[in-house]
Amino acid sequence: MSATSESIGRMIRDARSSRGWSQQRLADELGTVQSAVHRIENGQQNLSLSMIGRLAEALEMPLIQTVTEGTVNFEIEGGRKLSGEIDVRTSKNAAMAILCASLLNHGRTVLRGIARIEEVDRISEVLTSIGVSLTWIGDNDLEIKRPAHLTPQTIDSRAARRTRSILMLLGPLMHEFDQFRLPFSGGCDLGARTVHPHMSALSRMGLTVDATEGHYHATVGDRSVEHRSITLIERGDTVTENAIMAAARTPGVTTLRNASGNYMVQDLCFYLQLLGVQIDGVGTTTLTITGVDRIEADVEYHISEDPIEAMSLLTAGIVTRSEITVRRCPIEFLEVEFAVLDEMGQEMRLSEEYRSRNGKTRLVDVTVVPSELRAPLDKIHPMPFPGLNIDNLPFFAVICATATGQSVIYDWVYDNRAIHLKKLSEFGANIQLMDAHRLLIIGPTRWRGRRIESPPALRPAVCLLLAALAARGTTTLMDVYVINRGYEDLPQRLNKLGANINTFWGEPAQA
Ligand SMILES: CC(=O)N[C@H]1[C@@H](OP(=O)(O)OP(=O)(O)OC[C@H]2O[C@@H](n3ccc(=O)[nH]c3=O)[C@H](O)[C@@H]2O)O[C@H](CO)[C@@H](O)[C@@H]1O
Ligand SMILES: C=C(OP(=O)(O)O)C(=O)O
Repeated sequence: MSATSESIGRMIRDARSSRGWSQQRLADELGTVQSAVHRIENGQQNLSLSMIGRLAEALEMPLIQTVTEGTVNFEIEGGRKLSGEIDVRTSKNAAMAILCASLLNHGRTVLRGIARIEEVDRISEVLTSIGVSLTWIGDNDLEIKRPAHLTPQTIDSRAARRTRSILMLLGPLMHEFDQFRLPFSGGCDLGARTVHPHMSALSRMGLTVDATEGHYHATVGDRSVEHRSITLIERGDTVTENAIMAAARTPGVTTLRNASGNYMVQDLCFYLQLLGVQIDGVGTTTLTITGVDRIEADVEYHISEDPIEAMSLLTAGIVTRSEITVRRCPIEFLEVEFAVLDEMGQEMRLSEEYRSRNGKTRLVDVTVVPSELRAPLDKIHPMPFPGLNIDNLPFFAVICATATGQSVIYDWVYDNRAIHLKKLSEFGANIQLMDAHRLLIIGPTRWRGRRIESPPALRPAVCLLLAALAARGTTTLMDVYVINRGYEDLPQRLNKLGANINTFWGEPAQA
């Protein structure tokens, strides 16, 4: 059996009408807004796992769960030119950090422009399970109110284990409990992902963590040191964020060295500054944070645009040799990527800069123009900010396969990500795995569509989707939860540029 988002949309509309409910009434039952119901009924919005559950309950319609059993998949009719303009949405990674940081605030936080993605649903499930009240007050606006006492003992372990970000509850929770435990973290399967740098940094602020039997067991000791200087053992993003959250409510001044200045860290700092925490050095590798004893502020914060989504959308234009404009690209976090593209012969036009709604992040609109791409002379490798972003490296595998000549992609960071990218060869790319970290790519590629399983890693899975857009014929990309984890309504938005991507559950109709 197979169900598409359109056929499910019709089922929902019929079930709602037969109850005599308006779209607004159903929206109220679902805890969402009327425009979302309108889009769901027209098959124009991704149905997240939690939304499917809420629809089944609100409409007393177990059938919807039956037809959406199994995996959610994409069918892509490739080889189409794209055209037009598309806006970059806000980032998964900043949303994750700020949602965790909202626990530091005993007042009301409204996060504006937050992406409706599976990852946000997972951390929302976690926060709700420990007592936090989360209410969608607009399509993409979330109101967060925490209770006086959080209950980590009632945590939704299933949701927690599906996200890397659970780690970022260590920093906020250490201010409230002498002892607590959290389930082990999940996220993309990129090989072993260390948590030791988190433990090392937090131990300097009095937290000891013992990782046994599927849980991090945290014990809080002496936090009374007046001034502390902590050098992170690696410049990771979530470790920097955890240390900032720990420092934000630890009395005294904390200096963090070897801190990440990456986009999600900057967003977190802007939010904490709004809460009244003094943080100096935002965007640099040295942060000075003056802790405050209690935070109780009613604030609204606009999350900023996602440089990784920007790069994904630009890659869609580049590999399909189309002219498209990707609006609202956070330029500070794309400069090295653009320099490499320029070296490869990619023509791009950039608008004047303007500010994101947070008043801080610099944005530009970027138009990519069909260009004759050549392989770069040297290997392409990522670096912590301000280098080429670690999460943008995978897109260069698809771009290099489109270019003429021999390229080397060197992912020193993750053990498995290059291995997942090897899957591009199933679309006709000439890609050899030189070792677990290096890909040799010989282009150009005549991409051809096929049926393929998504790898368990977000960016490599999106790379397959992008190759499918460029490929002749039809691609069936099975099990795209991993894509929906980080991108909001990606098929619907790419379809507005002229792509042809259908979402379906179960087996493809023609299989
Ligand atoms: C929720 C979230 O925000 N996730 C992002 C975050 O994960 P996160 O910060 O959790 O990244 P991980 O700790 O998993 O990975 C970073 C890896 O980079 C390596 N490393 C990094 C810096 C350094 O100075 N030395 C070093 O060795 C380490 O192997 C480390 O394991 O940052 C990663 C790297 O940008 C991104 O892929 C993830 O999307
Ligand atoms: C690796 C990623 O995410 P996470 O840290 O959530 O697994 C990613 O966003 O590409």
